[in-house]
Parts: sequence; C-alpha cells; structure tokens
Amino acid sequence: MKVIETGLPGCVIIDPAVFGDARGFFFETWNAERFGQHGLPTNFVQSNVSSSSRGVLRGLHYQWPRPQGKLVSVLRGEVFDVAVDIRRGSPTFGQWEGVVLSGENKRQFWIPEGFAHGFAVLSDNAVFSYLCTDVYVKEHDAGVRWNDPAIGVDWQVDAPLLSDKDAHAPLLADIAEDRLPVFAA
Ligand SMILES: Cc1cn([C@H]2C[C@H](O)[C@@H](COP(=O)(O)OP(=O)(O)O[C@H]3O[C@H](C)C(=O)[C@H](O)[C@H]3O)O2)c(=O)[nH]c1=O
Repeated sequence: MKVIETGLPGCVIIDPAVFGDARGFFFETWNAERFGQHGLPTNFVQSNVSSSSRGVLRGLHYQWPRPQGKLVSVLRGEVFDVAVDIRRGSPTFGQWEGVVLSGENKRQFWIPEGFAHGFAVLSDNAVFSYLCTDVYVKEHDAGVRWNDPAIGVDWQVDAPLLSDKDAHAPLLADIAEDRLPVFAA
C-alpha cells in the first residue's frame, strides 16, 4: 500500500496494493497490522455503506463530542471526496482537501477525528463504503454548510441534491466554540 500526504496534515490518501489476474482483482481494504505500521488506525468500530445518484452531495458532516475518524472509499462509481479541518486552534483551520475516489482507482482517504467530511457524486451512481473509529451518536451528529464561502470547497458539481439537514447546516463562523473539535498538537 502507498500512503500519500495531502495539504491537510493527518489526512492521507491510500493506494492499496491491487492483485489482478484473469478472474478480476483482489485488494485488502484494511489490515490492522499494516495500517499500524503507517501510523494509521488499528481499530474501527463501525462500517457504513451509502448509495447516491449523480449530483448528490452528502456533507459536510462531523460528530462532536465523540468524533469519528473515517477511512472512506468508493466501491462503484466516482465521487469528489472532501475533508475540512474544523479543529479549533488548528493551523489549517477552515482549510479543505479534496480527492477523486472511484471503483476504478480504488483509492481510500483517511480523515482523522476533528475533520468535517462530505462527498459529491460525479457518476450516475456511487456506492460509498467507509469505516469509522467511533460509533454513530445521533445527538452528536453535526454539520457545516457545504458551500460556506469562508471554506470555499470546489465540489466539481453544480446545483447538488442535498438533504434538508445539509441544505440548512450552519456556516463555520456561526458554530459555537464548544460544538467544534479542538486541535491537539
Ligand atoms: C451516519 C449515520 C446515519 N444513520 C441514519 C440516520 C438517518 O436516519 C439515516 C441517514 O442519515 P444521514 O442523512 O445523516 O446520512 P448521510 O448524509 O449519508 O451522512 C453521512 O454522510 C457523510 C458523508 C459522513 O461523513 C457521515 O458519515 C454521515 O453523516 O441514517 C445511522 O443509523 N447511522 C449512521 O452512522
């Protein structure tokens, strides 16, 4: 597996070792020992799958307290996946990083606790699969407006299809300090 640093320290792209043969392909999506050797999580406690049609945008979401780190990937289709640093006191607070994830490129994106996450679907359909470092706690579910001008994400889609919750998420500047994760150097 190859680990690629991004402009957001802590958020890394992973290119797994893919084994192809006449039958198709095989690759490990997570291996605790191998991930541990790269300083990546050796434990996940929840696995999610979602399916979305072209132009859907899910995000920007985070959980606080009890933040979730997420190892995200696309089983089928293509998305533009985005992480935003929303940790109070972080030198990269409010900055974002995006990467194209697809069934074709098999890329994974590791998004540590304390980041908001979202994706926009670039293909007719996308099946999105991800592992989380903590379980979902409905009362801790939170969001940041997808098109917050202070963050300025270029989602690669126009007029996305959003849930009502996402369409009305607050701007980062309007979120109370105690509702945001804290940066730990
Ligand atoms: C996230 C989650 C949701 N749910 C239930 C709650 C709702 O009744 C339903 C749909 O939830 P939501 O609209 O929040 O689903 P997404 O918009 O895909 O949210 C996710 O999308 C972005 C990209 C993320 O990074 C988060 O993992 C997560 O917030 O599933 C659960 O039962 N368990 C869960 O872990």
